[in-house]
Amino acid sequence: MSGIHSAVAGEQSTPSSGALSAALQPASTGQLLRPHVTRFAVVAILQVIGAVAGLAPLLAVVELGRVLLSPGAVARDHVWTVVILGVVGLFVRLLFTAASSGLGHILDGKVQLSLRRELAARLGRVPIGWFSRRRSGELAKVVGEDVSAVHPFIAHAPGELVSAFVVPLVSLVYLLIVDWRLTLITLIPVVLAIAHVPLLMTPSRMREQKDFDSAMGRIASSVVEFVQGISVVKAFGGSERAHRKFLTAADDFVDIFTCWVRGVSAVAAGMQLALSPPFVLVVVLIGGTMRITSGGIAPADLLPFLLLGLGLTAPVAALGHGFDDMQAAGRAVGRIREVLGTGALPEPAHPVAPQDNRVELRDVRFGYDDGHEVLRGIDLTLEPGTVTALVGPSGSGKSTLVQLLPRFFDPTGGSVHLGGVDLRDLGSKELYRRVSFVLQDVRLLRASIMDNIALAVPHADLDDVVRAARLAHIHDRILELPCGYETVIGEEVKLSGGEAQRIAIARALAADTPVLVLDEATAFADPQADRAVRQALATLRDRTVLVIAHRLETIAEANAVVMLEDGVVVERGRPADLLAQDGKFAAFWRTQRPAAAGDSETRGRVLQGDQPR
Ligand SMILES: Nc1ncnc2c1ncn2[C@@H]1O[C@H](COP(=O)(O)OP(=O)(O)OP(=O)(O)O)[C@@H](O)[C@H]1O
Repeated sequence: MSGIHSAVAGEQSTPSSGALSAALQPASTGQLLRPHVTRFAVVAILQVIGAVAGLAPLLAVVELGRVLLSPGAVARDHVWTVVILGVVGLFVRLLFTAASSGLGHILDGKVQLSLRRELAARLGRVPIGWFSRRRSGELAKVVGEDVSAVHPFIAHAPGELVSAFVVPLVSLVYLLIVDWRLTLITLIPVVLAIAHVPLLMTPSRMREQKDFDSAMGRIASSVVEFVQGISVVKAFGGSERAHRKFLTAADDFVDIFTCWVRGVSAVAAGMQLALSPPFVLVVVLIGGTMRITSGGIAPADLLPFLLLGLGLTAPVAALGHGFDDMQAAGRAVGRIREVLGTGALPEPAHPVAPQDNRVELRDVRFGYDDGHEVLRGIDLTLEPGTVTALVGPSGSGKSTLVQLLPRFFDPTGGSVHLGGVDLRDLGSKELYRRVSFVLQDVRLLRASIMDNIALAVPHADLDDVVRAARLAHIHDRILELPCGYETVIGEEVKLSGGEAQRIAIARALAADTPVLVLDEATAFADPQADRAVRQALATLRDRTVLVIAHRLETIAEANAVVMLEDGVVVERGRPADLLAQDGKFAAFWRTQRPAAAGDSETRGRVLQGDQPR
């Protein structure tokens, strides 16, 4: 059996590495949308035809006005032709606009789906440490809200942009032919409205908009954090403090929102006024009256300006209304691009196959973002067929060290080798075929127990899964569940911490990798479960096992102990030898559980070299 074992580590143990964050260039908006270009073009062309056809009824009214108001007999055939052309134009507009809108929305669905797929694929490849730097609320916003915010960009922008340019252009040409002077006067409202746009894009306005967005993000993540930590917060009476954090975020938001509204509202009002039909009509009527009284145009020629003049401003107004949406969509695309541009774990171009399953850490150094080195020059060899217990005070770097083996991040100095090959030269498939891990924060999927255990080996049969479950001493408990191995975790059963841990161990055993990394989470395992788990691990005779050991029994049964202190190996050797030396490890051993009943017995056993293997 082989495959990826994916019990994942908790947030506190998910660091990041500068070496890994060699960011890819974020995809440009154009690159993101390139696969959909043909559909965009179809949507836009349909919209152009619809929009231009929409001018036909207006032009028909203008022509009818001219014909009917001019002295002399009315040419009936001409009038009917104009009416029919107007009506046909109306239908063409309806048909093409509906088709464009429908296709635009289908396209929107496709783009959103592909963006979410790309995001999911990227999130599956970024270093796990990257997640710890992002609050889950912010990430959820990108995958959920931000992708949805692209809607106006995809479904409306092509149509509205096209209408906003093509319709006024055709109208302008027509009006210029009728009277260029009155055309210029008719353009006054449009020019006034457009003159407001730069005011919305000043650096301070953009800054306010950014502040507004981050204030929204802070509210979202403080709510998520508050909800996620509610049990702890309530139990320890800190709800007021946690509440305060949310309230502070909300207060900040109100301040920023007020500032933003104050800046934007005057500009928006000015634009709305300039584009309002009464203002446009007043401008055209004043200009028209001047032109008629000066003998520049006939009274009937005022009609196209009154009708098309309103049409000139309508698309600009539509753009104005959509401006916020478009800006929001643009910012959302920016955040999506940032996630899509996150550096994935670099994969070797020519993966090298390891010779065996010996693990070597050579002068390994690692520091988190703050620059402080958590591991400083670690040299360590883990021989196949041995269990190495990693011990040391809290914060000494144990979790950081074990996470180097499944390559949650790369060392910032030195290298980690498996079978003589630097992990960076090993394909990730090969790595996870050889290394599985059970770390403190066990994560099980909302799926059947069978699927959870066979996660790394999708083609495993029930016998394989049962064998792993028996080894992890969880088989009997599974049989007691309502649907046995088919019971869905999280729906039909809530497992205890110890049970979940044993399922995770069964999963690692089913993955059957030659290298196993364990964080002995003792927080919830009861002594019986603990013994069962240790027995299961004792069966892994031919594996290379590295375990962060908290239990003295585990330490006693290990082939080698490595003691870390402040990111440095301070002692290493057989547990019996180290105890006999009476150095740092012996002192550490004594401080662990000095009064525990079984300790002297265990110590005695260890000192006699009575190891199980
Ligand atoms: N994601 C992280 N970002 C920044 N610093 C971290 C991160 N995770 C751990 N550290 C820091 O690295 C140091 C080593 O932490 P690590 O969790 O490796 O120690 P540990 O020996 O496993 O501790 P414990 O036994 O309490 O789990 C600590 O100072 C810790 O604050």
